[in-house]
Amino acid sequence: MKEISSAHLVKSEDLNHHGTLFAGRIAEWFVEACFIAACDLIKKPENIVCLKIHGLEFRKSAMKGDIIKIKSRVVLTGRSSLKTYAKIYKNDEVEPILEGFATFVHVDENGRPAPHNVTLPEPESEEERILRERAKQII
Ligand SMILES: CCCCCCCCCCCCCCCC(=O)SCCNC(=O)CCNC(=O)[C@H](O)C(C)(C)COP(=O)(O)OP(=O)(O)OC[C@H]1O[C@@H](n2cnc3c(N)ncnc32)[C@H](O)[C@@H]1OP(=O)(O)O
Repeated sequence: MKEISSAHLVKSEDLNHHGTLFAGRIAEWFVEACFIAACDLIKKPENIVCLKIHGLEFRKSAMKGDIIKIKSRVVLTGRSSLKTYAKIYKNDEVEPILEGFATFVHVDENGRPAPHNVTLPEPESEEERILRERAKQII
């Protein structure tokens, strides 16, 4: 499963009233990274809509000046759906500050679900296998 990497610098306009990274901003970066992973696989961004963001967990905060690094990928495909997963780190830390899944649907020109005709290969690692199993469980 191809992994997409992206990064953001936390700036003043990204902060909340606590002076830490605003949850809405990191959620936006999360959705965007997942969307990019879905588009990279399907190649038709205009036909992909976001259906659901599944249980985002904010484990640690981030501060102004931190570098936020995101790794996203598609972990499960259905007929029209794509389940994506992203992990977000800050600076060089090993433990993620946030992780979660987002589901996208491939639609036709009328906005109705349409087959994307993409099947993922078998998982190549234990991590990929676990992510695929987790993706099957979420609703
Ligand atoms: C929080 C902060 C946000 C910040 C944010 C910032 C944004 C940072 C920028 C990045 C941006 C990127 C994102 C751009 C793209 C839009 O922004 S799209 C705009 C938002 N999304 C929409 O407007 C979509 C509105 N919803 C719909 O139009 C319809 O519900 C849909 C999505 C077309 C689905 O239609 P439907 O008839 O309900 O679909 P249905 O046939 O029942 O199911 C279709 C598939 O979904 C699956 N499915 C149905 N329900 C579920 C479910 N609950 N869970 C999982 N799968 C499900 C089905 O199993 C089926 O899968 P397949 O078997 O075909 O593989």
